Amino acid sequence: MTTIPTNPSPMEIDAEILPGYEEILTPEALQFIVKLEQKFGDRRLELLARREERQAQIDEGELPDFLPETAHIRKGEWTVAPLPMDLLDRRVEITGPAGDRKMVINALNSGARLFMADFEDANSPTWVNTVQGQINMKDAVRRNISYTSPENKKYMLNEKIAVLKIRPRGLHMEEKHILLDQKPVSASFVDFGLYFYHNVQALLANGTAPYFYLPKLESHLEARLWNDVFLFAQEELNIPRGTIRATVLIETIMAAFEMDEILYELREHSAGLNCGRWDYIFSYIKKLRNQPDVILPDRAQVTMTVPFMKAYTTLAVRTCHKRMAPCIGGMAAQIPVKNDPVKNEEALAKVRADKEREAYDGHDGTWVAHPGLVPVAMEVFNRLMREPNQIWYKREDVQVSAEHLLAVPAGEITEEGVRTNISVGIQYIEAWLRGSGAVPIRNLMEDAATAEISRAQVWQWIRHDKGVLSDGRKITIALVKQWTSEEMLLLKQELGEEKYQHSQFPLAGELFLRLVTEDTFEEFLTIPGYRYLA
Ligand SMILES: CC(=O)SCCNC(=O)CCNC(=O)[C@H](O)C(C)(C)COP(=O)(O)OP(=O)(O)OC[C@H]1O[C@@H](n2cnc3c(N)ncnc32)[C@H](O)[C@@H]1OP(=O)(O)O
Ligand SMILES: O=CC(=O)O
Ligand SMILES: [Mg+2]
Repeated sequence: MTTIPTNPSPMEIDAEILPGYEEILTPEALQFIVKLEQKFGDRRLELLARREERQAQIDEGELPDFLPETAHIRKGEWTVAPLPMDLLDRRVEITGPAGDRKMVINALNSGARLFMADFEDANSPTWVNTVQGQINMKDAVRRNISYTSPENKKYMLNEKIAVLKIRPRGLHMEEKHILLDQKPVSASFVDFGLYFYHNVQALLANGTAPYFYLPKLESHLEARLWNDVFLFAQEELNIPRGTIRATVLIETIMAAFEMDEILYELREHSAGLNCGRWDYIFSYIKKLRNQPDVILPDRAQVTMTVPFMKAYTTLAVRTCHKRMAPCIGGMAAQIPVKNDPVKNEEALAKVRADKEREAYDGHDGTWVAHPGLVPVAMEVFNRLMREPNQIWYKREDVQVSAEHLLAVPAGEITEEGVRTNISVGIQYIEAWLRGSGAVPIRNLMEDAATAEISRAQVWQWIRHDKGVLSDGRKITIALVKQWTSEEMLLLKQELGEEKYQHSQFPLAGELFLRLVTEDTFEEFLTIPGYRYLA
């Protein structure tokens, strides 16, 4: 344990301080985190408790709806602050884990307009990834980042690079290695605070600013908390109000009912909204898990064109454009397929179709998971979006009600669908426990959000009366246990006995089974998972 002298009480670091970490974990930067924690820590916990209360009300039948008390905001005429120059054109944004130095350089060089360096879904929050992520950000902001691979390949920045944004971890996560009064501090405040503290001046000197993506918000009150954090941070470091800009991910069913309100709370700091489709599907299952009529078919059948997904994304576009804010699309799961040109072309065609749908729907840009997809998305947006954005396209034709947002999609549950969720869920958790937060599995990008869908679906199918396979068999705990053993055996055969024993598969399998068979539904798999993480 290393004690850092901060006021009014010292901070304790319960982890190794590796060479270079002292540049990030300075007493001044940690003092800034102490202030954030002291000023906003209780409010964060109250907001998390509010999520639980709201869940209890939903379980009692009080379904999500637009809030009567904020109708004046939805009806009012207001806009967000004008966008900074380097956020006007966001046609292609690449994302990737902040802790992976090579990927950070590749992403900045990828030709995408923006790069979102991720401390959330794509980043396994090991101590090393968390601090190395901050080192990578500090070096990237100063254009002083390089990397040499084990094969001696050298990486450095091109002349022209993407604009940087970061996504701190969600409000539900704590950073167990940094303790204040013996308690772990908020992971959101750590990721936001360290990045802001170390980089704001350098970013401003480079003609840009601290830009953020805010994940997993469930209400406009959570947006208000973030706005207050921004106001405080700017005041503390003497930075002009409104310098920070944040894009909120609409990736919970609750937030879909408060999009206007979220933009309103953050209007001085807003850079619009983004449709985080994977967490959105997870949230739909999670929040409505105890509703007798709500059940989803196989994950592969929950596409962007099913009515509830179409309703939410088009409402996001309409809401943003009314408020002069951009609405960014989301991530297709396909990634380039190596050594198989036919499969590769199929994957690219799926990404292309997804981006075309987004551009036609009115999105002002999109996300890609891989540098190989930048040209695909760029070509689509260059062809279909001739101006820097399409905020002018108001989408007043879009009429979305609560029923549309909650509509249950049709489809079937198959043995293959259940087995895929089991196998892919376990493979992802195994990689996450080893420190990899984004992994290619079966030629698709998997991250924490997609793994959440896999385990939430199995949990719900076991408990729901309609959790029945298309061939009539009821999905039960016994069946899931049997298929888990069989899928684990296949994984063991693929990997070989020795590698399997040295992997995290036994723990991942156990954790997955616990998540799907226990009556209590874990809010996020990363919370129990984090207890096992180095
Ligand atoms: C639900 C959500 O939140 S979506 C957003 C969060 N998810 C993400 O950010 C996922 C980002 N994507 C990735 O992490 C990766 O693309 C993966 C894990 C899916 C696949 O990675 P890999 O197996 O390394 O892919 P692959 O071998 O094809 O990589 C080829 C090259 O592209 C680079 N690369 C791949 N993806 C990225 C990326 N997102 N950013 C930068 N570089 C990348 C690799 O570093 C590699 O570089 P090299 O040739 O210099 O060695
Ligand atoms: O964060 C993005 C998502 O789809 O989830
Ligand atoms: Mg997400």
